[in-house]
Amino acid sequence: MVNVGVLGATGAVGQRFIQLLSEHDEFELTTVTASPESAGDTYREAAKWRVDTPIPEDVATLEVRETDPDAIPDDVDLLFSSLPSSVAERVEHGFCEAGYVVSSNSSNERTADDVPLVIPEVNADHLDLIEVQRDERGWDGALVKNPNCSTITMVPTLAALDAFGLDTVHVATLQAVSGAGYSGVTSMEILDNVLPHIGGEESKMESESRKLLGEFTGAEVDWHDVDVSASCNRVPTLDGHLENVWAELDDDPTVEAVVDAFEDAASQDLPSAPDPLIHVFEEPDRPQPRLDRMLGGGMAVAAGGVQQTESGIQYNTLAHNTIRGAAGASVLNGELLARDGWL
Ligand SMILES: NC(=O)C1=CN([C@@H]2O[C@H](COP(=O)(O)OP(=O)(O)OC[C@H]3O[C@@H](n4cnc5c(N)ncnc54)[C@H](OP(=O)(O)O)[C@@H]3O)[C@@H](O)[C@H]2O)C=CC1
Ligand SMILES: N[C@@H](CC(=O)OP(=O)(O)O)C(=O)O
Repeated sequence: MVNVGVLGATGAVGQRFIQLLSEHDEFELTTVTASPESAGDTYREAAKWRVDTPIPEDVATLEVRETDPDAIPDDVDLLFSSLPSSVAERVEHGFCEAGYVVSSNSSNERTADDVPLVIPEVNADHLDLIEVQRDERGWDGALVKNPNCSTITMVPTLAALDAFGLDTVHVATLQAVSGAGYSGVTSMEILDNVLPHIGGEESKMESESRKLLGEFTGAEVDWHDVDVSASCNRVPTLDGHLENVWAELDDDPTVEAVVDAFEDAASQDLPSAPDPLIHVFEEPDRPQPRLDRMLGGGMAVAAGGVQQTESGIQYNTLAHNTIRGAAGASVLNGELLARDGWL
């Protein structure tokens, strides 16, 4: 077993980490941290538990520690981070300097040159950037990121489409309220409404996608030159980001060829990796957030409505934003780090 901890364990994403890790066959959750206000409390006292399964009893009684490298037991091999990015950018380096490997969901440094930004089924080889990072920063530990939830939802399908020469992508998102955190949007703002702006989300989708689809040369990642334009919208669903994608390709594949490419997208031999990675619906009114977000335990990507347009291919894609889009993505990266000997 690998001993693991969660930084920011009491938050919305932190609670998903607890839920996923408490049932994990290879990771033993021994350590939870949060803000100075929560440190010293038991996890049950500090966390306002909002996940739809009971709080795991062995975690409920853990003492919440300060988010400080000195507070982490020496036998912890891997830390997951779900801190607010403003906090993460101040503290994550300290953990890496102290020798901890951090699999982080926070958005700071996702596009930094020497930070691997990884979806294991798409670009597992980018993890080797850790060697460059360790050389440059002198760390014994490492910092690895997973992408933004809207980006993760779309990129597995784009990686499959790249076989046909990915040139230009337009995407419009319909994002669930859980993406903004528990207190992110009020019910008076979102009920009977759609918010046509999510700060910073569009540029994250546009840049992170290009890094993920890029090629690792051994020294750096050459970003893919696909042109991505995103329009991001908050809608009154609880979980599950649905996205409408239009892709212009160098080739002119049939709908059947695109569906085959989606269905053939390679899975990974990791405990949390879904197989198939992409579930394709023939029904034109699927995927839907309420019906389809838990495919593959919340780790699969769903696609549907694949059709040809004058300039390429149009389809819809969906993933669970706090599982595949956040905590589950970091756990999957942790499994890859363990399998590939980085811990
Ligand atoms: N919600 C989502 O769907 C997604 C969120 N993310 C990202 O994940 C991260 C966490 O988001 P979310 O879980 O919603 O955030 P929350 O605000 O719900 O949780 C934040 C966590 O960080 C802790 N924390 C806050 N301030 C400090 C501090 N100064 N020092 C140490 N710990 C601190 C909190 O502890 P305490 O309880 O003591 O305050 C809590 O555990 C963010 O970077 C977010 O952008 C990414 C993808 C999706
Ligand atoms: N912005 C995303 C959630 C999020 O926190 O993203 P990021 O991990 O890039 O900060 C949403 O609203 O659904």
